[in-house]
Amino acid sequence: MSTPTPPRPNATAPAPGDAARPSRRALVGWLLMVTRPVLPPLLTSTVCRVAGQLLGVAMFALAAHAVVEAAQALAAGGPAPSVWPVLSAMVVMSLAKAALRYGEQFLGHTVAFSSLELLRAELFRALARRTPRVLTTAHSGDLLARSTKDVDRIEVFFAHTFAPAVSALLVPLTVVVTIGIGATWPVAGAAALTLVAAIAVVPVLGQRLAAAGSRRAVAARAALTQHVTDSVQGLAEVVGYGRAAERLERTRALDDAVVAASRPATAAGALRRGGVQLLVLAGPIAVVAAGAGPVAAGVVSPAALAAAAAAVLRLGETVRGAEELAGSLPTALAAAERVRQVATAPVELPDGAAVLPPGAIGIAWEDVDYTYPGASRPSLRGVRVRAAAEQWTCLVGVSGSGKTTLARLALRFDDPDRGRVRVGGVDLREAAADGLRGRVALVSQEAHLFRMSVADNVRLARPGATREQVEAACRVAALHEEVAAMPAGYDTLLGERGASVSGGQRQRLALARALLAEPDVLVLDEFTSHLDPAVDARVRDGVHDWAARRGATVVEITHRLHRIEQADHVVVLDGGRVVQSGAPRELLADADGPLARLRARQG
Ligand SMILES: Nc1ncnc2c1ncn2[C@@H]1O[C@H](COP(=O)(O)OP(=O)(O)OP(=O)(O)O)[C@@H](O)[C@H]1O
Repeated sequence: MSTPTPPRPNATAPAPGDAARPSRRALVGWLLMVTRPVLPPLLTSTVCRVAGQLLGVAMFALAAHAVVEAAQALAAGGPAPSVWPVLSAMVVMSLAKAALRYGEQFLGHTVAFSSLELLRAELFRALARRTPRVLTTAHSGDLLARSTKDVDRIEVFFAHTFAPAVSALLVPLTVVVTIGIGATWPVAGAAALTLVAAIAVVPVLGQRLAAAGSRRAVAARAALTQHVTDSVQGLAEVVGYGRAAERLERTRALDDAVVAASRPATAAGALRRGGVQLLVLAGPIAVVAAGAGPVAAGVVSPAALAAAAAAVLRLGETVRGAEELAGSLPTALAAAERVRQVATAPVELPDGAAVLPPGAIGIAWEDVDYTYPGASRPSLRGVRVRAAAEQWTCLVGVSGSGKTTLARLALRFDDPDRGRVRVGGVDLREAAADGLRGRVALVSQEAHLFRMSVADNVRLARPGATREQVEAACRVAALHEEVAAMPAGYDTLLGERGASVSGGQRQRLALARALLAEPDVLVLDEFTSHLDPAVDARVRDGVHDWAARRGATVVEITHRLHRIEQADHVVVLDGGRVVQSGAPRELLADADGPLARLRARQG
């Protein structure tokens, strides 16, 4: 009897790119939340920047004040005042400014790189929570772009946003108030007017345009990365089939798209820069114009006015910081938005708490329907299969009949649309993922080999395993002699993605890795397809003995039917449905039956 199951919640879940766009505030809040641990050094770096810039302004003002005072004394025919007090003050201030600058840069970059590390870790944790489901829906090039390029672009937010923004506010405010108190408020007012225009008005111009352009540019860059990753990974095919020119053409088109998307932001940036430059120079002129009357009235000394004008001129550095920030922030935020989409995407398959029972466990697929996300037709329809504990069950059928899909559901790479999958009697929707992974191991056709030694690649399944245990697993997989004959034996370094081993060796390494994990259920997907018949036989015998010793359950997907009688149970799939199942000899006894026909096709 079929049991009612809840509708699959993730079937129509929006892809990360479709999620509602977060507000700028939400984005900044998220960035600061993820990078909480680096906020104290960020604040210290900001304090250093503010203090350093104030010192810079003070030095400029002091120098201008001293020069005008000296000029006035000389013009009056008196002796020039001593330069030593001013010079000594300048030396001390310069040294302090240098130390502050060092502190700001050192802490700023420490913060920037630590925050990138934190963001990458956050992204990776999010992907880990969503694995294996995310691997069937996401594009590796896009994930690569998000976790490398996009995260790098956020560096600007930490290295060049917070401190410049705070100093753009505090430094001019301090200078204006000091001018007001030390000289006169009309002069302070004139300075304030140009500064507000340069810091708060001009940098905001074109921001909306720039933000939209930055989002398009970041997305276009990601598409470019995706295309280039694909081209590099498939270089042999691209060159072999003469598609290089075509791929290059597409690369060029994507490059053009990046340039076109970046254009509005670049144009807005250039206009802003021109405007800010103008205002930076207009500031001292406005100060002098506003101060002419008070100087004539004797309310303000010429030296004080010169100091105020110099101080406002020196604020150009601070002001330009705000303008640069306006230019770089949209890109950083657009990148942050893409990273956040992945990092905060809902976990499609929420983890359960149920623990699988100890000892031998079997798998039951109960009336399972399954359609891949985005696919128009179901890959499995009403499948009811039992892989009994401690038995060897073979899933056979023509290509595309649904064997791999069925096996992958046993590792919960997704939930069925209808029906349920039970491992050891526990519905996988309720099972704890960690417990499941520890008990069920998959030897897939695409097992990934890392750029590590042979031993470490096998040990991935059990990091604490001894060399003897690694060797024992390799012996079962009929691989030991070949590894021992490699240049550095088990310490031989494998090339990227296992480039230095043969297809058959890769399969057996993946098998040894799974065996080392000592699972209670071993799922083997075409695990001997690259092996010659003699090695195939050795590997099968090894795994049979291992499974019998351990009391393990084996589910094998295979096209090779010459030794099918060794299986305890065979399930024949066709078009996503079970068309025959039972003991192999019984099934083969029906000469017209699906299994017999499949075997006859193999000759
Ligand atoms: N990631 C996917 N997205 C969409 N459809 C998929 C995906 N993977 C498989 N399918 C489809 O599901 C169906 C069953 O595929 P599956 O890989 O389970 O077949 P199979 O019997 O294992 O085939 P083979 O023997 O060739 O490995 C096929 O029609 C296939 O096109």
